[in-house]
Amino acid sequence: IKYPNDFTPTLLSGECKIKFDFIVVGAGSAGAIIAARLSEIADWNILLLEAGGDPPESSEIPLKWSLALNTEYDWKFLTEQEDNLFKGLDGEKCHVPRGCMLGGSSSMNVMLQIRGTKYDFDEWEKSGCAGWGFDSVLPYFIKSENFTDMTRYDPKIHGNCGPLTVSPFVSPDPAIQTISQAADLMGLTNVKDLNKIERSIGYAMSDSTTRDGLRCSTLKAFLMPNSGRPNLFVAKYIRVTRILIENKSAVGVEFVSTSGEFKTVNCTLEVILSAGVVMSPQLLMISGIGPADHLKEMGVDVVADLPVGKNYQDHVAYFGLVLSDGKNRPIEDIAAESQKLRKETFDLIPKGISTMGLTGLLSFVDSKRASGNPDIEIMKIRYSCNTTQQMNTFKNMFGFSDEMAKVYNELNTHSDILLMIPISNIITKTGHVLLRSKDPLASPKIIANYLSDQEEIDTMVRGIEFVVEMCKTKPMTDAGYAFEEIPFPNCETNCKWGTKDYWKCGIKNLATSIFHSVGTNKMGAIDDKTSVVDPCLKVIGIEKLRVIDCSAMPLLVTCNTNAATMMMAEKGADIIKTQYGK
Ligand SMILES: Cc1cc2nc3c(=O)[nH]c(=O)nc-3n(C[C@H](O)[C@H](O)[C@H](O)COP(=O)(O)OP(=O)(O)OC[C@H]3O[C@@H](n4cnc5c(N)ncnc54)[C@H](O)[C@@H]3O)c2cc1C
Repeated sequence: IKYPNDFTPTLLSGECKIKFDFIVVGAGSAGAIIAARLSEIADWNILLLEAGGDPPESSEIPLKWSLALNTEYDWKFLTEQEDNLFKGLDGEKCHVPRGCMLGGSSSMNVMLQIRGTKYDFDEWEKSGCAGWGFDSVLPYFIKSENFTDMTRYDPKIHGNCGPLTVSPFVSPDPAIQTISQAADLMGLTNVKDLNKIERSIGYAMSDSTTRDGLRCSTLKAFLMPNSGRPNLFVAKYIRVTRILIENKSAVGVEFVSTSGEFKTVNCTLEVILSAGVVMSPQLLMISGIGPADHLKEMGVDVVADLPVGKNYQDHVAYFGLVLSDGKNRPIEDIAAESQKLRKETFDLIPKGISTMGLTGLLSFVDSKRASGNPDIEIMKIRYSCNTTQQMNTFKNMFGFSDEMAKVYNELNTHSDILLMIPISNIITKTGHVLLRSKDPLASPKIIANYLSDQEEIDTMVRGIEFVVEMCKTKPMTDAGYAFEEIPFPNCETNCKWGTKDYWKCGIKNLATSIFHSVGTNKMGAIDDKTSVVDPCLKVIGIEKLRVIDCSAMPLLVTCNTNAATMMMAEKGADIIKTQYGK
C-alpha cells in the first residue's frame, strides 16, 4: 500500500510558496472525495488537512474492523450522561467513535454500503433542500461506484466505472440461511439488493465497500490513486483549530501540529469543512459561528448566529437480545464446530472474498406493519465460542460496563452467541453538540437525547418484540438457537424477561449508538431558521465557507450513513465546479 506523501514538513517549514485555492479540513468519507474531485481541475491547488495519519494495517481486513476503536485512530468521543439511558455502559456514557486518520470513519467503519430509500431523499427535498431529491442524488451514488456483482448489475442503479469498489459480503455461516427462513415466516422478502430503488421492507445480504476482500475506504478509492497529482497536497497530523474569517468571509485556517506549534494557512477560493458530525460544528462555533447565546456564554465573539450543533440525530440500537447456539450439547462439540466456522470465515480472506462473518445480513422492517416504510433495521452479529473475552469485544465495540461485559463474556464461554440487534429509525427529538470551553482542543459536549420521546421508545420496543417473535420461529428453534435472559443490575426484582417492563429496563441499560450520528450543521432553505448551510452547502451569511460531510444531513437516512455521506461529497464537488464554471 502506498499512502499519500505527507505535505506537513513543507507546510511547517515556512518555505511553502504554493497559493492554495481550496483548503479541505478532514480527509474522511467526505473530505477525501472532495479533495480528489476538486483536484481534477488542474489549475486549482487543493490543501487537505487531516488530524490523523495513515490507517493501521488491521483496518484492511473487514473482520478486524473493531481493532481501531478506542485507539489513537479513534477520536473516542463520549456523550454526556442521561437520566434514563446508558446504565449498562462504561461510566454511563455512550461511545461515539470517529476515525482519526486518512479515510476518517470510512477507514474504521463496518463497510456496510446502503444508500437510503427514495423516501429518505425525497423528504430531504421536501424539507427545503432543493436539488437533493432521490432522482437528483441517484446519479452521484452511481458515479462513485464500481459494483462487482455482475449477477445483480443494473445500470439504472449501479455504476461500474467509479473509483469506489462495492462488493457483496459473503458468509459461510449456516445461521444466514436459518435467519432468512425465519424472516420469510415473518412476512419479509429477500430483496436481494438493499440499494434497489423500490426496496423498503425486506432482508438481504448487504453490499460492502470492499475490494478483493479488503476494505475500500475513501482513502483507497479516491485519495491514493490521485495523490500523485501535482495540485493535491495532503498534510497529515495537522489539527485545524479555527477558521480564519475576515469581513464575514473565510480566508484560511489556524492549525496545530503534533509538536504543539500553532500556524495559519490561507486560501483564495474556499475553506471546506469535512471534519464530521462532532468536529465540524465545534470548529464553526470556536470560530464564532453558532448559537449566539451559547457562544457568548463560552466567551466566543459572535460572527454569525446560526443553529450550529443542533439537530444531532443518530440510530439507537438495543444490545440486550442474545441467543446462544445449542447449549445443551457437549462443550467440546460446540467449540470444534465454532472453530471450524471461524476457519472457514478466515479462509475467505486470502481468496479475496469480502466477509464479516454473520454481520452482512440485514433486515428492514415496518414494525407497525402499516406505513410501508422501515422504522426498524435488524442487524446480526455472531461471536464464536470463547472469543469475546480475548478481544474485550463488548467493552471495546459497544462501551459496555465491566459488569455487563462480564455477563456476555461468561455466556460466550459456553457457546457461540448471536446478537440480534434492532435499530430504531424513528427520531422525533434531536440532540446537540456544544462547546465545553473556548479551547479548540477541548472535546465538545454531546447531548445525545436518545429515546427521549415516547414514540421513540415504543418503536424500539416494537422492534425488540418483532425480533423476539422472529427468533422463536421453527427454523431458529430447530437450529438450536435460544434466548438468554440477561439480568440487568438495576431493574425491579419482579421485572420478568419478555415483558414490556423488562424491555424498557433493558433499553435503559443497553440501548446505545450504532455509530450513525449526523445533522449538526443542517442543510436547508436559506430562510429556514434551523438551517446552517444552504442547499449548495454554503454556510449561511458567511462567504467562501462550506460544510460538506454527514453533519450537513438534514434528516438521518433510514439506514447506515456512509453511502449518503459519500454521495453528498460527490454532489458537493460538482456544485463547486459548476459555481466556478469548471
Ligand atoms: C465504528 C463505525 C462503524 C460504522 N459503520 C458503518 C457502516 O458499516 N456503514 C455505513 O454506512 N456507515 C457506517 N458508519 C458511519 C459512517 O462511517 C459515517 O457516517 C461517515 O464515515 C461520516 O463521514 P464524514 O466525512 O462526515 O466524517 P469522517 O469520516 O469521520 O471524517 C472526518 C475527518 O475529519 C478529521 N478531522 C476532524 N477534526 C479535524 C480537525 N480539527 N482538523 C483536521 N482534521 C479533522 C477526522 O480525523 C476525520 O478523518 C460507521 C461509523 C463508525 C465510527
